[in-house]
Amino acid sequence: MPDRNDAPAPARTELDELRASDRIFRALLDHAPVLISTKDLHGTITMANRHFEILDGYDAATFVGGNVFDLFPADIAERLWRNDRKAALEKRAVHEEEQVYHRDKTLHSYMTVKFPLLDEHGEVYATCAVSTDITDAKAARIDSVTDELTGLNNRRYYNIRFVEEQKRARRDQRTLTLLLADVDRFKEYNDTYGHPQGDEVLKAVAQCMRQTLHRPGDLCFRMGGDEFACLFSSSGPGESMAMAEQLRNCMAARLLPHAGNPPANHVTLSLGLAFIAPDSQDGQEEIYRLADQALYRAKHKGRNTVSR
Ligand SMILES: Nc1nc2c(ncn2[C@@H]2O[C@H](COP(=O)(O)OP(=O)(O)OP(=O)(O)O)[C@@H](O)[C@H]2O)c(=O)[nH]1
Repeated sequence: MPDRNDAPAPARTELDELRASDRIFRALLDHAPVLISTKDLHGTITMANRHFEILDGYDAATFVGGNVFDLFPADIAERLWRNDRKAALEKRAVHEEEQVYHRDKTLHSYMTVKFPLLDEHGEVYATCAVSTDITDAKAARIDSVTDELTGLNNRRYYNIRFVEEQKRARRDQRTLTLLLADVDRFKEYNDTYGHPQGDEVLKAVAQCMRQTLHRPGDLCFRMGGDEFACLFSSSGPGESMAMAEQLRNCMAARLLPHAGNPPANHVTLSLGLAFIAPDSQDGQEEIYRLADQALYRAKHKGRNTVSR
C-alpha cells in the first residue's frame, strides 16, 4: 500500500484559493462583533453581516437590497448617506459617531468608519461601513473625568482641558479666566452638621456653578474637597468679576444655615480669579498660583468675597 505522504498533493487551482479566502472572509463577517455593510453608489445596501441582528428593527430580508431612503425616515437617511457620499467623492475614510437602539431597547453609541471600495481601475463602485460599539468605553471615559458626588468635571479633566481652552481663547481674542471657589469654614460645617450634610452643601455649590456659568464653553470642576474651579472666556476682567459675584451671591442667597461661619452664619463662598489675556505667555501652573493667591486674599478680607 503506498504511503499517503508519498502521494503528490493535488495542485491548488486559483478557484480553490479563491474559495479558501472566501471562507475566511465569510467567517470574519459572521463572527466579527462589529457591524459591517456595503452600499452601492445609489444608497442601496448590498451586504450586511450577521451582527446587524443585534439592532432593533433589523430584518435581513428587507435590509439587504433596500435603499437607505426607503428604509429610514428622510432626515436619518440623509445623515447616514452624507458620509458615504463624502467617502466616495473624496476617496478617503470618514469617521462619525452615531446612536442606535439594540433589540433589547438599550441605546448604544457606535463609532463608524466609512471608506470607498475601488474596482480594478481604481474607480469607486461602493462604500463600506464598519461600526464598533463604543458605549462602554464612552461611559468609562466620562466616569474617569467626572466627580462622583457633584457630577461636575474633576481635576483630571481640568488638566486635560486647560491647554485647549487657552488656545481657543487666544484664537478668539478673549480673556480666559480661572475662578477658584472654596466653601467658607467647611471643616466647621462638617463638624457641626455632619459629613452627609456637608456633601449636600458641595452639591448645592455645583448647582450654583451650573446655574451661573451656563454658556457653551464654560467649564466647571470640583478640584477636590471643598475647592471648585471654573474656566471660562470673557470680554475681560470686569465681565469675569461680575460672573464671580453672581456665583457668590447665588450661594449666599440660599441661606443654608452655618452657625460656625460668622458674620453671615449661613454657607458662603470665597472666590479668587486670575486672568490670561490673549497675548499672555503664562502657563497652567502660573495661572493656578495667581488664582490661589487671589482666593487667599478673599479669605483674608473676611470670606464671602470675590478677589482678583
Ligand atoms: N462633607 C464632605 N467634606 C469634605 C469632602 N472632602 C473634603 N471635605 C472636608 O472639607 C474640609 C475643608 O476644610 P479646610 O480646607 O480646612 O478649610 P475650611 O474649613 O473650609 O476653611 P476656610 O477655607 O479657611 O474657610 C475638611 O474638613 C475636609 O474633611 C467631601 O467630599 N465631603
